[in-house]
Amino acid sequence: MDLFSLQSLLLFFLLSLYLYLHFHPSCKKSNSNAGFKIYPLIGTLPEFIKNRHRFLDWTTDVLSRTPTNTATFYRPGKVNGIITANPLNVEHMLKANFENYPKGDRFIALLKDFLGQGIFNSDGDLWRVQRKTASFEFNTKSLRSFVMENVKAEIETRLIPLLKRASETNQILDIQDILERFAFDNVCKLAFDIDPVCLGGDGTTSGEFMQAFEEAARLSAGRFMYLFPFLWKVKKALNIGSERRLKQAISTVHDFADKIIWSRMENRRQKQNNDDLLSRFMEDEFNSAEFLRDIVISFILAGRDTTSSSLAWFFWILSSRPDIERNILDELESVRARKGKCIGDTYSYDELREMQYLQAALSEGLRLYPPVAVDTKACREDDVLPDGSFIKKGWFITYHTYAMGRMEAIWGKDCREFKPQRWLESGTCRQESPFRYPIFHAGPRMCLGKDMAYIQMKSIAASVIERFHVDVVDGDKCPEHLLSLTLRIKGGLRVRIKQRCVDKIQS
Ligand code: HEM
Repeated sequence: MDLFSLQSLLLFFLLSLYLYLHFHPSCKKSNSNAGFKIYPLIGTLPEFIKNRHRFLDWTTDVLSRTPTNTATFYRPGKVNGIITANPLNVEHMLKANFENYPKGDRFIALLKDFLGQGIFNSDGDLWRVQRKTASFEFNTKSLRSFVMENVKAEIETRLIPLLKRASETNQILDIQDILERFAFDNVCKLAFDIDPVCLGGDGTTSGEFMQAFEEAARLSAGRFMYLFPFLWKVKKALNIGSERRLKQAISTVHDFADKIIWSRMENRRQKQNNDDLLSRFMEDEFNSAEFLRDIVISFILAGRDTTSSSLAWFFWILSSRPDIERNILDELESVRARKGKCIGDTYSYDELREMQYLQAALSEGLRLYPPVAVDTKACREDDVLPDGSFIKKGWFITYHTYAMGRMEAIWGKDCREFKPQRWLESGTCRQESPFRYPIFHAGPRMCLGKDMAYIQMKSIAASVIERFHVDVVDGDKCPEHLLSLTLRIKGGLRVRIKQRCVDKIQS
C-alpha cells in the first residue's frame, strides 16, 4: 500500500469517526464557549480536519467565544497545547516567565532544514549570542541613515520608474511580489552589503531564488499542519511529494546564501573589510560556514517577508477606502508645505516622523493583518497562566496575533473595522502595549527590525501614494490569505497603477 492510499484510508476512518461523533447526541459537548471540541482519544482532530484550510479564522472564532480568549488544543501525536489571545498570558510567556517558554525541540525540528540554527530557530546560548551580535549592529547610529539612504535609492531608481512604466502601459502588476523584491534588495544591502538588483530592470531578476525562498517558507510552515505529525518525516525519508519539493527549494536557497558567504570569505582573505551584519558574525572564527548560512537565511526571511506582507495588505485596504487615502494625502501635503517640498522629493527621517496619521494607518493594517500571525513556544515546566489555564511540561503555547487584532476584549466592539483614528491621541499616534499588540513580539526576543520596518513602510507608502493610486483588480473581494511563515496574500495582489496629477510630479 502506498503512502497516498494509507493517508486516504486514515482520512476515511477519521471522517466516519467525525460524522459519528458530530451527529451522535451522546458525544456532543454542550458548552459552546468552552473552546475547541475535544473528543476522546482523537481530541481536536475532527475539528482540525474540517477547519485547517481556514486555521486563522477558525481559531479566532473559537478564542473569541471563550471567557479568557484562551483554549486548549489536543491532537494525536502529542500535539497538545494552549492557544491564547489574552494579553496577560502573552506577557507571562514572552516576558515574565520567558525562560519557561523557549522555541522548543518540536518547533526547531520542523524548521531546521530551512532555517538551521539561525536566530529564529534557536534557544539558549545559541540564540543569545546571535541576539547580542545582531543587537549591536541594529543599535548603531549609522544604521538608520544607511537604511534611509538605501530605501531612498531603491524608491527613486527602481520602484517609482517601474510603477510609472506600468501606469503608462496599463500593465497589471503583482504588488506583493514587487514589495518583496524591494524588501529583499534592502535587507541584502543592509545585512550582507550586496545588491541583488531584484527590483531592477523589468523586475524579474532573481526569479528562481525568490520562488524557491517562498516555496521553502510555505512548505516548512506546512509541516505544522499535517494531520499526523510524523507524516512529513516519512515523506522526507522517502523523498516524495512536498518534502521532495522542499528539499529542492532549500537547495536553491542554500546555493544563494553559500555564494554570499564564499565571496565574503574571499574578501577577508584579501583583507578587504566589509562593515555590515554578516561581517560582525564572521569576526568570530568559530562560526562555521553552515552557521553563517543559517544567519543569512534568517535575515532574508526577517527582512523580505514581513514589510512586503504588511504593505500588500495595506494597499488592498486603501483601494476600497478613499477616505483614508485622502487623509494620508492631506497629511503628506501639509508636511511638504511646512518643509517647502514638492511631490517626488525624498522625505527625511524627521519628516517621516511627522507623518502620524500614516503611522496610525499602517499600525491599524498590522493589527488586522499581522505578518507573523501566530507564534509558538514550548513549555519547559508545568505552569499556570495568569488567566488560570494550566499548561503541562512539553505542551506548546501559541500566542495568536491575528486573533488578538480581532478580540473585542482588547479593541472593543468595532475590533474588525479598519479605523486609524483608534491610534490617534491629539494628532499623535500612541504606543500600544506589546502584550496587547504583539505584532513585533515582546520581551527579550522582541523584533530587532521594528524601526527599520517603519522607515521602510512609511517611505514606500508616502512615495507611492502621493504619486499613484493603486487600483486593486477585483478589489471588492477580500483576498484569500496564505499562512506561510508569514501571512501572505494567496496568489499575490494584482493591481493597476494610476498616476496622479502627472504635471506636478517631477521626473
Ligand atoms: C512589519 C515588519 C516586521 C514584523 C511584523 C516583525 C515581527 C517580528 C516578530 C513577531 C518576531 C519574533 C519572531 C520569533 O518568535 O522568532 C521578530 C523577530 C525578529 N525580527 Fe522582525 N518583524 C518585522 C520586520 C523586521 C525587519 C525589517 C528586520 C530586519 C532585517 C527584522 C528583524 C528581526 C530579528 C533579527 C528578529 C529576531 C529576534 C530574536 O529572536 O531575538 N524584523 N520580528
